[in-house]
Amino acid sequence: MKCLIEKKCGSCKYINTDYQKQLNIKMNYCKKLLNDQKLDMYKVENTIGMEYPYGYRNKIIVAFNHKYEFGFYEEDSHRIIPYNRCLLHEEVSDLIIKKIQSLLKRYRVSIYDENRNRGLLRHVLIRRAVIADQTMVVLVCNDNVFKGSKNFCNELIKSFPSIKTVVLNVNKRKTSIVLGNDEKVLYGKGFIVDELCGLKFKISPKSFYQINHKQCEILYSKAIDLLELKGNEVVIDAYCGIGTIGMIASSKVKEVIGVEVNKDAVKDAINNAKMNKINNIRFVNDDASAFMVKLAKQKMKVDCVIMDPPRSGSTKEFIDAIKILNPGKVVYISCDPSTQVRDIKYLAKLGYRGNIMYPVDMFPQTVHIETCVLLQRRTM
Ligand SMILES: C[S@@+](CC[C@H](N)C(=O)[O-])C[C@H]1O[C@@H](n2cnc3c(N)ncnc32)[C@H](O)[C@@H]1O
Repeated sequence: MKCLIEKKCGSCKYINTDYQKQLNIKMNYCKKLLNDQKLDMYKVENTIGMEYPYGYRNKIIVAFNHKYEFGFYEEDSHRIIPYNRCLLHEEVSDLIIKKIQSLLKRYRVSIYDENRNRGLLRHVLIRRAVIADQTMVVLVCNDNVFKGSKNFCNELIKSFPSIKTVVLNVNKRKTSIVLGNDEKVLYGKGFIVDELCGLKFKISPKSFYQINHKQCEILYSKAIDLLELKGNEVVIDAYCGIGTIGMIASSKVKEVIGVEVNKDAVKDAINNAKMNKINNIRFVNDDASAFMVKLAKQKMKVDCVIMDPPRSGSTKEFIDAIKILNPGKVVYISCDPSTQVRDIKYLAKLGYRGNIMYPVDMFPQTVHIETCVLLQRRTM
């Protein structure tokens, strides 16, 4: 498929590469990372790809320029590259953006100019709950007043009934971070509800939710299967986001404790557990490393750790605490295998070894890859 802005945008580095070849490149990349760290005892499985590797992104963020053109920032810059159709987006998301574009013009909404720190609209974020067909629109603005928002929302929803909520996110800071801290719900409840691996999950604007629904189900099922759970385990779901993996594993174990630093995500996680009537899970709003160190001091009995840190990976403190807690199994999920390999090298030093890495293509056409590894405690 042809993308008209591929060079300027720079996200889809492999858009002109045959998909099977992309999967092989990603597998070989993982092999190289492991070999470079002398972890060549690991076998890397074939990358699990998608049947249709387009239109998978359930979250999109676009910016507008003063001509009301919308697009992405050019690679390494803040220049907007206008686009009409992104091959990674669901078509409906781009259609909603077009409708927002026409409304912005008609309501004469001013566009934020970062050099002068003036103007209202900074970004538009769309999140889709693909199974439930629910859409959230987040208008990121430089003020907490959006004049005419009631009519604006009504017109938008009339054209796209899948929109269940519209949120005004207020970001007045001079920053390239998209979302600010304050929010005002303009329409609906301020969240959408998606289904993943048979459970329901409430998603609010700031909480982390995997962007590729199909591949996420494959990844989570793989991670949980690798643990071969018996039903009596105490499991830590570290870096748990809105509680997805831990809740999906909860029916197979005695107890799950999720830890997550983002307080909005933790609120969602607690509500998600209630919504799904899951009673053997609790969530803690804390830094994952600090929490693990506390558990280690309390000599808590932990059987398994599931860890899914951000791109920067985990920390030495976290891994040292694993050594003290002494769980039999650790499943490490990562969206950046280079930091994962760094961490599994350290885990190997402490007696946690694995032998297979599973790459799952969560981000077709791009260079990114999600990986999953089971590490088991070895007697030294
Ligand atoms: C890759 S996401 C995984 C979320 C979740 N496991 C999922 O699959 O939806 C990483 C999560 O780690 C959280 N996080 C980042 N740094 C953290 C820290 N130091 N302690 C705890 N959580 C952290 C982020 O807010 C994010 O929710």
